[in-house]
Amino acid sequence: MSRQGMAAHTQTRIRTDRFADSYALLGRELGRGKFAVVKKCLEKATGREFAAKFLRKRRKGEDCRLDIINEIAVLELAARSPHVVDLHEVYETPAEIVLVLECAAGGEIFQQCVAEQDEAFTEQDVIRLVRQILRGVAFLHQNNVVHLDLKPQNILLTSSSPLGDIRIVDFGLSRRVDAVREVREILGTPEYVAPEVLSYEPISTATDMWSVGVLTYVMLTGESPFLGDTKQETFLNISQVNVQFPPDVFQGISDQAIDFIRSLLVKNPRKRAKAEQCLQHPWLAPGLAPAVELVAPVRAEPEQAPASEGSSGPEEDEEL
Ligand SMILES: Cc1cnc(Nc2ccc(CC#N)cc2)nc1Nc1cc(C2CC2)[nH]n1
Repeated sequence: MSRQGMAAHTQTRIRTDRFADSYALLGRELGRGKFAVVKKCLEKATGREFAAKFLRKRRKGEDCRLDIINEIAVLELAARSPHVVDLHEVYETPAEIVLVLECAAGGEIFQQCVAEQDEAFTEQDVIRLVRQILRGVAFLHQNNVVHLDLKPQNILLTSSSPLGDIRIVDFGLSRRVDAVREVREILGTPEYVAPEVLSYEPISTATDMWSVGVLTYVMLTGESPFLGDTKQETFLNISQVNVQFPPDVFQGISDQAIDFIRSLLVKNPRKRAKAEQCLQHPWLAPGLAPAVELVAPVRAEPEQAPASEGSSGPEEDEEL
């Protein structure tokens, strides 16, 4: 996968006037990686809140400006999907590029994946959110882009209570799929990375689908299916597709949900379900009887009518 396959230019005007002249930082740090930090900010002219992602151009002595231009190009391409975070403006200084992005106030779904039972997602919540994730991923794949770092930390919510809609973020590792080349370095976050990445085989849209399977497992149970005591153990679990569905962990979760996850945690990328096929799976297909007796109070709002497509609406945590 070549980043060079992405546009080496962007449509977005890259501003060189001072970010601080137009935005006030609100102090609250939203996320941090090795080469980036994300802070909440306020657009002075409108009073609107945004998330400013400060990206260092030089990393390990290398000029990584093109990688950042790649991230901008993907965000521009994905502006038509309501399930991908919106890019508002871009600033550049000698050392950094600043992406001013839509602020998803509900934060990472990761927080609710690991929350106590009463705060955790119900199966109906997960069905609604996974449908939206799949619509966003399907849009990217239809446009020949793979994300390559899909995980609960990179799926945000517009609101956590009441439960809002998802926004896919962080295209720092994204690639075009039509410039296929073996991945030379292991990308993504260990727990969510697909077997073909570990064996340095070509990556494809199927690589993201594996991550969607892991993500769904975590959203339903709060447990990470391949996590071992060491990174090596995790990688071995993944390459052996060593996944279990213990009855106690999956108590109250439908067989259809398990069947959905099994259709994605398949070693052979060619045999893995594609995003469009997933949306037709009985677990997600609308109009079918609810996958489970509604024993848990359903907190989810009725399915939000998806905005028309025309509107914009590796190392753990290092990829910001
Ligand atoms: C309330 C909030 C809480 N936590 C995070 N975490 C987070 C997760 C991934 C990345 C990695 C990235 N990119 C950055 C922050 N983002 C939030 N809102 C955002 C964050 C954003 C844009 C994506 C930055 N909009 N609204």
